[in-house]
Amino acid sequence: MVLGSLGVKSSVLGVGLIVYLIYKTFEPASVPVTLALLVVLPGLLTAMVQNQFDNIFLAIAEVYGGYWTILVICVAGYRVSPVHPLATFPGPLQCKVSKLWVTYKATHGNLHKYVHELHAKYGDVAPTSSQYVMQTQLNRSCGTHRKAHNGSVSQLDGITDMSVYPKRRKPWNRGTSVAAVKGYEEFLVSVLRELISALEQRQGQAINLPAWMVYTAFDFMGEMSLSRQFNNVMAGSDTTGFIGAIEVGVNQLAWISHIPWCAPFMPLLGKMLGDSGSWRSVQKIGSEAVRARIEAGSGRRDLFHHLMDGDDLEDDKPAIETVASDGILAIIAGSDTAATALSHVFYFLLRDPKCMERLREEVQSVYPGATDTMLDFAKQADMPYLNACINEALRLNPPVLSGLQKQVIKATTIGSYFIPEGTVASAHHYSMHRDPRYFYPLPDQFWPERWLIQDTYTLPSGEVVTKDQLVHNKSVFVPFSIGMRSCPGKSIAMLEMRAVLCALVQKFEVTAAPGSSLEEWEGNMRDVFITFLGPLMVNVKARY
Ligand code: HEM
Repeated sequence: MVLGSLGVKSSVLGVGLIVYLIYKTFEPASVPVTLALLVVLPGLLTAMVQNQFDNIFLAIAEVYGGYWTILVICVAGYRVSPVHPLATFPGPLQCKVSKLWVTYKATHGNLHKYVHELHAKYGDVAPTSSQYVMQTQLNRSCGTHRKAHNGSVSQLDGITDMSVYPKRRKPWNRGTSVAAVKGYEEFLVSVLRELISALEQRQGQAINLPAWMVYTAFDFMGEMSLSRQFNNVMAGSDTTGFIGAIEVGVNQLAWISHIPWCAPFMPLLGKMLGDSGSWRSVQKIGSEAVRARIEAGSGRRDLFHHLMDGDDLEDDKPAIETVASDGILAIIAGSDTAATALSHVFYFLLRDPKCMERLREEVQSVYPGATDTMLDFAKQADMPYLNACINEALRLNPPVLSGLQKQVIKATTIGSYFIPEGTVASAHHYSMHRDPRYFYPLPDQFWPERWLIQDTYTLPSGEVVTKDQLVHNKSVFVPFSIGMRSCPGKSIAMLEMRAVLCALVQKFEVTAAPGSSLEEWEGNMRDVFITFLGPLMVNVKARY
């Protein structure tokens, strides 16, 4: 008997090619279709040709091996071929062939550094796969475009259908309006008072600053969005497990954001990554908070109140499931991000005591002595150095380091590159913010002065530069992204960051704990969809 006769080989080749064309044209991603095309079909083929083999195992090996090899060769061959629409783009071969390489980088937390290197090597348009990561230009045109599918269809950030999106975004715009945000200040005050009291009790101990920023941000988001008291600050721990579950679950988002078709396989993927149900826990804790909020009624003007149209402004009420999932989204999207930014501001201030001192002087000038910083938050928006410190930290280490992906709806060009419709692209915030063409001098250094409006600037070295020598391109500063899909929580986050900084800088001397290595901390930051930070141990001492 001839092992793997010509007939068998051509059948496997023919079916493999047809299935490749199906994948290329329709991109099926559902579990049943994937199983049918990748497992059942070669199984049927094996059954048909098995009488040509000595035994069934040889038939399986030959048919399945041949079938999958053909698919891989077709996919990879097309991607590196000159007929691929993005063939003229320069870039590493492994990136052109598959998204697995960039996914590997993302899941290991190195994506921001890797893409930064790609930009240094290839320029503004740096491919990381059939997706392109680029700097300024696309970001502007990208703002209104659809997002690539991130696997969550029910929450605002997962909506790709732009005929649905504006309607879903409207309640968010209402809930983040100036008037609505003013109403959230009382929630912030109660969390901040708890934070001050908790830190007073921990004087003399080394505390992990990023953890405390996370407790603060979660407590505020819980109160602000769902009137839910997590009490993390009071307990000094992750009371519900919500924080931990989100941080574990984000690893899966790092996969899905680069390989969206693996979304239906999330439960399996989670198990492979050693995650036994973090998103289930997030949903469970979130749903429980939503249920409690619904039972309590809409007495409080929290974000949920606005999302569910508690003021009866719309004829068409939003579905409660939609409001529930967006309420949970606010906690997820708004907590880690703000906590990361705050940790970075403190980190830079700890590294540069002169900046810390200058900030304290400004706080003292606005709130003399022990004047309560929480009585009037409006003043904080007009404190130039405070805002400069926040912006400078957001510039150097934006919490969403690599930006989120968008899909080009209408073909466009960037420089000499043609970007076809449907290309997935993202603006790399980390690289853009450190580009000397946009921020100069000291693009990689924390220098808040660049945000102040002055005629001359004194650099840390003592050198003086005039405002004409300074390059400060604010249009490239996009930590919250820009356009229709930009972060709706920006004003809430800014309110929170200013308030936490003012309160802590006024009240405490914050110093690096003995033995804590400031130099290593920033290098250990990991870009896994959101930023993961290592411990930053500090001592706090009340100033009065
Ligand atoms: C320093 C803090 C924050 C940063 C740096 C940040 C950054 C971002 C970025 C870069 C995006 C992606 C926008 C895009 O797709 O282009 C985003 C989306 C989003 N953020 Fe924020 N964010 C912060 C705080 C918050 C807060 C406090 C909330 C909630 C109150 C929030 C809610 C959201 C939501 C719901 C989205 C999805 C918007 C959409 O897809 O339409 N964020 N954020």
